[in-house]
Amino acid sequence: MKIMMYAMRKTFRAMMKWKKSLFIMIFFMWVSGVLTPFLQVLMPSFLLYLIETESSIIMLLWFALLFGLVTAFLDSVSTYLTQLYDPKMYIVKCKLTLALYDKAMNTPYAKMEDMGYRQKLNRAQKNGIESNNVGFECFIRNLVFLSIALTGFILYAAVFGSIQIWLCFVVVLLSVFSIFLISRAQAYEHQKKSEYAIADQQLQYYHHNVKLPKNGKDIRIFHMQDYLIHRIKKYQIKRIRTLSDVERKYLYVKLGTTVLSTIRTLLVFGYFIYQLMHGMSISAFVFYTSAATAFSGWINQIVSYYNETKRGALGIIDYEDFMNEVIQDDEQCMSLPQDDLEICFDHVYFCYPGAKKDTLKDVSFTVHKKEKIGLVGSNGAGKTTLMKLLCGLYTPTKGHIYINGIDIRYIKKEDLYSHIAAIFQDSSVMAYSFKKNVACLPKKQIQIDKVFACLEKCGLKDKVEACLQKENTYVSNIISEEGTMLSGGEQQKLMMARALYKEAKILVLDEPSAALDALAEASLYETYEQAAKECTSIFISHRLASTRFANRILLFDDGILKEEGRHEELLQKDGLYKKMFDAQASYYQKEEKEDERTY
Ligand SMILES: Nc1ncnc2c1ncn2[C@@H]1O[C@H](COP(=O)(O)OP(=O)(O)OP(=O)(O)O)[C@@H](O)[C@H]1O
Repeated sequence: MKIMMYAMRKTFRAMMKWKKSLFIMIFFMWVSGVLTPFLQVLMPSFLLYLIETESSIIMLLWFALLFGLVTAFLDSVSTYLTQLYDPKMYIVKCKLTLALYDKAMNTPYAKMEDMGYRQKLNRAQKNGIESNNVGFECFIRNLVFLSIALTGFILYAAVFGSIQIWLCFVVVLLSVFSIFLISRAQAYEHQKKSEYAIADQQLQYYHHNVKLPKNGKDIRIFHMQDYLIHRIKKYQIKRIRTLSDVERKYLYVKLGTTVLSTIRTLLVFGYFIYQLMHGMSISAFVFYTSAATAFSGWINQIVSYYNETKRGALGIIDYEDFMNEVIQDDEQCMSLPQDDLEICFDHVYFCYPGAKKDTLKDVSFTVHKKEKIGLVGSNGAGKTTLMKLLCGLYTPTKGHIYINGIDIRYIKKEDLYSHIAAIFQDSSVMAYSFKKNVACLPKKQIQIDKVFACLEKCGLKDKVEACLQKENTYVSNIISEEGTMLSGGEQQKLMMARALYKEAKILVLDEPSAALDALAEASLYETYEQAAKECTSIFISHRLASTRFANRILLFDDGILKEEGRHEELLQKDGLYKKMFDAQASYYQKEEKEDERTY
């Protein structure tokens, strides 16, 4: 009952907020839903009563016509309202979906990496709003039917009560027992849901990934088909097992409720046949037996609508569970000045949730206003992690990061994001137009000239202009058939154009040239140098030659800031930087010598 009341409160609140007219519709649907079947039960016995009392044929015809018209009117109203109701309820569902996505996209990034949290999100979507067969839509539709069935039940119970109170009592008792059985099965299903949520998540991953064209190459070349089919089968079997458990439970319940419903029918009919044999009039017999049939019908409906309403309610709980998840975040009340920015890492440690050791250890450095920093180091040294901390995507486990003296914990996230343009190794092109990929703004706010200026700086202008729909061309053929596909290097150029368009005060680039050809790489450095004049910037690269233009280089190894200085200074130190630089330089020198020999 508590679950039902909670779901009702949440659904009514959503309807109140987004579609008040649904209340009026639901009320009229309820009125016609109760009256129509009652009139259908009343009509034949009333006509029989008129015949028994020898009323005129004209009167009979008038009453038949009146019944017919009222029933037809109520029926049409109900059909009309149902048709109006569906799209309006769909609007409420759309709003709930937007609220869910809004919460998901504004959740701190670190939380999104938490598997438990993602499972909650999946359940909220799947059980709360995914279709009209689950969650809110399922709940409210079945609640209307349930309330019609309950009113019908009370109406007919009053009819029975007036004839035989014990019969009414026994029938009600049998029905309550049916509902109890069903609620047990539902509780079991809900408990099982958390078990198959894990299998569902795995399945979702495989379903999504086997279809992606970008995975298609590896799947074929490395013969991953068998392995993937095996994994899918494994989770399908897990899913089938839990489904079968739940279905078995429902089967037992169904058997139980069928037995109870048969006992109910036998009792009711037995009693009225007995009454007919002991002086009950035919019209009264017809009325009571029709009412009895309808009464059993109401009870069956109560049982099945209760079942569905509760299922919807449980879906709403999943949805609300996610929406009510309290995200512990620091109090963010500070804003950054519209000024040049200085970054300071102060004894920062960071450990990923569940990891055994710190990824970053006691990192301290300052990036002065408009300074260009080159960040280098071995794989897994923690460079990207460092950038994510700076962007506020993670919070240090120990220590502080300051921007212009303000601890970023206390800077409003939106404000912080608005001051940073960051391109990560896995930043991705979205399946919409060039201009939207660059500006990341609504259509009306996009400055086309600026988009083209950024594209030109990144060497993509010609490519865009050659496309049939120019800047409006989709950068993928997922949404638009006329969309264009970009190479890895072109995608990196587009990401760079996105960073430039933002004109942020902090520019962070994580391996932006990894996929570029030599000329494009040289041009990117030039573009970067120009852009970096106006901001504080950090450039991560494994190509040590690219860090020559940095004001200072920071070298990380195993989460520790090992070396710091200008290119020449670090070479003189004869440490890890020199070792790495020499390794790369010797490779190029070897290549040069080989070229000379061949020549
Ligand atoms: N989301 C994550 N959860 C747990 N551990 C992570 C996560 N991301 C990275 N790590 C771990 O943190 C370490 C540092 O990763 P990071 O990506 O910061 O290294 P990097 O210096 O940028 O490496 P590369 O040069 O290869 O890009 C790695 O050992 C990695 O396994």
